Amino acid sequence: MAGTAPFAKMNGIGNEIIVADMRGRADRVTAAAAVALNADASTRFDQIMAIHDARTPGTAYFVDILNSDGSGAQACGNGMRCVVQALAAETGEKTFTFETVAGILNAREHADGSISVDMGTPRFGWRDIPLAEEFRDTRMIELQVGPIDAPVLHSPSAVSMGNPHAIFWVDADVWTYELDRFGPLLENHPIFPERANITIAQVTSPDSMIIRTWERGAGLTKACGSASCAAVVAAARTRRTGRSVNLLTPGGGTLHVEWREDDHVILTGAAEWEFSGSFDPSTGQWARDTESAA
Ligand SMILES: N[C@H](CCC[C@H](N)C(=O)O)C(=O)O
Repeated sequence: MAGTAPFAKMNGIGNEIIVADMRGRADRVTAAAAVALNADASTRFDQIMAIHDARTPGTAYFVDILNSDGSGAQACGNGMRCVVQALAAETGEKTFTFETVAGILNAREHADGSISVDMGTPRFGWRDIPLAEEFRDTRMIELQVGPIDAPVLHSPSAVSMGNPHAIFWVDADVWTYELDRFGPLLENHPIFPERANITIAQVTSPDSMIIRTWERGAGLTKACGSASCAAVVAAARTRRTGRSVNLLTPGGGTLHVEWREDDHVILTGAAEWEFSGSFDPSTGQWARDTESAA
């Protein structure tokens, strides 16, 4: 054991995030530590964002992402905003270049405190998402839940934002769907060999939508940044919206997504610090900093 590491419990408009400072050390946050931290009500989280020393010239940090079930994730937009806020407060810098398993990613803190993350470019190929079988057109794939002749949810769009997403379009209030029941079935459906993040989206105007997400490896969350990006890209691709959209998320917060003409997807929103502490990255045992707010 290499000693405890500092962490900050934060949230990205309700997406529960632990930012772990793993700089200067060679070990990683283990799946067991993630599961233990998530089992404690005070540190329950959706993702851990572990900041490591840079591995690649031109990047400032490597960020490792873990879901609350201990599995890895390639992308977490809300978590990246928390990382940016924590590092901006520490360093005074406003712009950052990170490396994640999904590639290089730029982010910026604005004067009003909001943070934009360049989530990179979406991918639509069935092998890239990935899907288990060929779909020539992933704007609408064959998948449904509920009675075969009257499906409750069907024909989602599929997108990779580095991580796999399926977006089900609905006309009714997103809260009328039992996403807690359908989410696990869809997340683990054989069509998604690496599982998937499952979103239901109601488009309310050409520049607004309401979404709920069942996250792969984390379940229902108050917001999901990469799902917001996936939903906007899929909506624009199917002519449901334009390329600049505000999303109302389940926690009541709003995110903005712009799918730029250069194909990059920019996610903008707030991040909030809650308390700080230190933890053992191998076991998840932790203690709150005494000067930290409750
Ligand atoms: N909450 C995250 C998404 C985590 C994705 C993760 N659940 C996975 O792909 O396994 C976000 O803001 O983008």
